Amino acid sequence: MAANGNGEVAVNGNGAAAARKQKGTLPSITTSDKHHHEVCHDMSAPTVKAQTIDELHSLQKKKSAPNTPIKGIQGTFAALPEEERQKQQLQSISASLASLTRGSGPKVVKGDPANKSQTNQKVHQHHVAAPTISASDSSLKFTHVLYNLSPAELYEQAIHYEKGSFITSTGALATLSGAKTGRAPRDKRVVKDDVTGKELWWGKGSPNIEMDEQTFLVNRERAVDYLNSLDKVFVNDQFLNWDPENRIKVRIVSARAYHSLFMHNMCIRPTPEELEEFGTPDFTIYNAGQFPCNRYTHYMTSSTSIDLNLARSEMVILGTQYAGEMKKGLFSVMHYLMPKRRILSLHSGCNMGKDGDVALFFGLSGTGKTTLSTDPNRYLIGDDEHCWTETGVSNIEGGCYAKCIDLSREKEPDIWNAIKFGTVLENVVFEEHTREVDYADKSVTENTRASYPIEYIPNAKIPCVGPHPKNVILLACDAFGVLPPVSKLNLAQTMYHFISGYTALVAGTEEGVKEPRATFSACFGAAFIMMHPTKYAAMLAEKMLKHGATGWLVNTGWSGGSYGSGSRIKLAYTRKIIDAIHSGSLLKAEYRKTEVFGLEIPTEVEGVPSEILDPVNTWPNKLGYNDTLMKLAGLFKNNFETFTDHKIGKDNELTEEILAAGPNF
Ligand SMILES: Nc1ncnc2c1ncn2[C@@H]1O[C@H](COP(=O)(O)OP(=O)(O)O)[C@@H](O)[C@H]1O
Ligand SMILES: C=C(OP(=O)(O)O)C(=O)O
Ligand SMILES: [Ca+2]
Ligand SMILES: [Mn+2]
Repeated sequence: MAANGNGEVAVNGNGAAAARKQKGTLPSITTSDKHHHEVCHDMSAPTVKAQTIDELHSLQKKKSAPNTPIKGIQGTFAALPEEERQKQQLQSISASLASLTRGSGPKVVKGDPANKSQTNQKVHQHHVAAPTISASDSSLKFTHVLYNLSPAELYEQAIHYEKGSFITSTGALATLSGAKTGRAPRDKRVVKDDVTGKELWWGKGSPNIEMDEQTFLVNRERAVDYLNSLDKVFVNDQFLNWDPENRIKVRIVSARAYHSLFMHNMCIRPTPEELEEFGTPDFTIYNAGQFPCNRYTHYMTSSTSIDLNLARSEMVILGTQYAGEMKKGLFSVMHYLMPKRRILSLHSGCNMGKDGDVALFFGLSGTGKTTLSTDPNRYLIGDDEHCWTETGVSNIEGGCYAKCIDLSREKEPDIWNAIKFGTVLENVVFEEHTREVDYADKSVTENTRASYPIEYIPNAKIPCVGPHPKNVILLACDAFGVLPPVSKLNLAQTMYHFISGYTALVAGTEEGVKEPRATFSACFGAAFIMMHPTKYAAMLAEKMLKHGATGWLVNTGWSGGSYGSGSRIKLAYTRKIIDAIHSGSLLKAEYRKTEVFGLEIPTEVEGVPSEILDPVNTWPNKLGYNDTLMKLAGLFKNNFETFTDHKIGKDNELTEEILAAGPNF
C-alpha cells in the first residue's frame, strides 16, 4: 500500500521505502486538516503525560501498593508505623552486617546505588552507626542493601553486573558458579564448644570437622568486611519448613544476584505481611563465596571454607560460589534443630498419591530423589529435605534443585517444563545465538543444575505437607550392578540399609569424583547430619513401626554388569517399579530371598522384564557376578563395623536384629 485512494503516500510502512527506490526522490507529504481521514497522523494518539524523558521513565514503574496492615497478629513489627518499621528492619540488617571488632554495623541504605534518583532512598536511608573517631573507610561508606528483590529485578542485576549471566531460550537465567561446581564437604567446619562437643557426632565418619570459636570469628569478620566493601549486597529474609509450628526464619546475605535468586527459589517465600513481621532471623548465612579464606588461618586446608556456628546461629561461606552449599548448609542446621524437638529430619524426596498415600525417597546425590518424586501422577511435597513430626511430613524448602545433565523432555517432562522464567540454570552450556540449552554438554561440569520454585511443578502440593508415610523407599545407585532393581525390606533391614547408606557417588556433585565410586553415607546423607547416625535411625525405626510403613530398596544404578560393562537401569523401568510400590500391588507380589544379602525380590513387576529382577540373570559372566557380589558384601560388612557397638533406640533386641540384617556369608 504505497498510496491510498487519495493519491497520498503513507509515510509509515513500506510506502516511503518503495517511493525512495524510485530514483532517489523523496515522496511528497501532503498534510491534511481533515481529522477523520484514513491516513494515520501523529496527533491522533493521546499525548503522553510527561514533560520530559526522565518523567516519562518515572511513570513506567508504579510503587508497590502499601502492605496491608496486619490484623489480629501481635508480631514484632505489627503495631509500628511504616517509617519506624523500615528503620527497625534496616537496623536489623545493619546488625547482621556488623563487624564484631568495630562493634557497630555499617550504615545501610535500601536500593541499588546505580539508581541515584530512587525515590525510596530518602525514606529508607538510616544512619545506624554513630560516626566514631577511630573510623575506618568502611565506616564512612554506605552499604546498599537489595532486600528480597523479585526474580525480575534479580535477573536485571545478574545480567547487568554478573559475567556469565544469560537468558536462555525458555527464559531461565543461565549462570556460572565459578571454579567450584559441586559441594566441598572436606572444607566444612563446625564450631566445637562445650555444648556441641557433647551433642554432635565427631571423629571417624562424621562430616563435622572441628574449628574453634575464635577461628570462626576470624572467617566471619573476613566475610563481613568483604561484603561491606562491596557497592551493594543482597539480603533475603525467608523461611524454612512448611510446618508452621516449626518454621525457621533465615537471612541470607550474599554478593551475587544469582545467589539471591537461588535462595528465593529454594527457601519458602514470605508473603508481604509475613515479611513485615519478620523481625530478627533465627539463622544467618554470610555468603562471601567470591572471596577466599586465608590459608594462614588455623584449620584452613584450602581456599574454601564453609563454617557453621550453632551457638551463634550463623554460617560463613568463603571461597566457593556453588549455590548448593547454602541450601545443604541450612539442611545441616535443620538436622540439629529438629531432632532436639523430637522431629526427624530426612534427606529424602516426598510425594503423595490421590488417596493421600505418602512415599519418602531417601538417597544420596544422583540416586533419583528429585527425578522419582517429581511424578506427573502424584502430588509433589518436595524433592530433597523433609521433616517427620507427630502429625506427618513437611517439606523444609520452597523449591527444587534438579540435576539436568542429559535432561530430556520425554523422560522428565515436569522438570523440563519448570525451566522457564525465574529458574536458575547453573553451569549449563547453551547455543550462543538461539540460547537453546544443550543438556548433554558436560563442558563446564557434569553437575549442571536447575533451581526453581516448587510451584513450577504443576502438581505440587501447596502447602508442602502430608500425612504419615506409607512407603519408605531407599534409593541406591549401585555401580557394581549386583543389587536387585527392587527388594522389599523388613524393619531391621530397612534400618541396616538406612544406617549403611550405600550408593556409588556419581561424577560432579562432590569435588574430585570423576566416575562412580562406592560410598557409604550414614542416613543417606552423612554429609549433612549433625548427631550420631543411630539417633536418626532410632527415630526412623520408631516412626515406621508406629505408622506401619514398608521399607524398599531400589537400585537405580547398574544392571547387566558393573559400571563400564553393564548399563544403568532404564528410568522407565524404575518408574514402573515405583508405580507398583505406590499402588500397593508390589506388596502383594510373590517373593524370593536372595543369597548373601538376604533380600526379598519379587518374581514379577508390571511393565518390567522379569529376567532383570534378579541381577544374576543380566550378567553374561556368572563368576564375575559372584565375585562382585561378595566384594560389595565385604564393603558393607567393613563399613558397618563402626556401628556394631552402638545401641539403636532403647531396645537391645532391635539393635541385634539390625546387626543380623546385613549380608550373611
Ligand atoms: N533408573 C533411574 N532412576 C532414577 N534416575 C535415573 C535412572 N536412570 C538415569 N537416571 C538419571 O539420574 C539422575 C538422578 O538425579 P536426581 O533425581 O537429581 O538425584 P537426587 O535428587 O537424588 O540427587 C537424573 O539425571 C536421572 O535422569
Ligand atoms: C544439592 C545437592 O543435593 P542432591 O544432589 O541430593 O540433589 C548436593 O548434594 O549438592
Ligand atoms: Ca536426567
Ligand atoms: Mn535432588
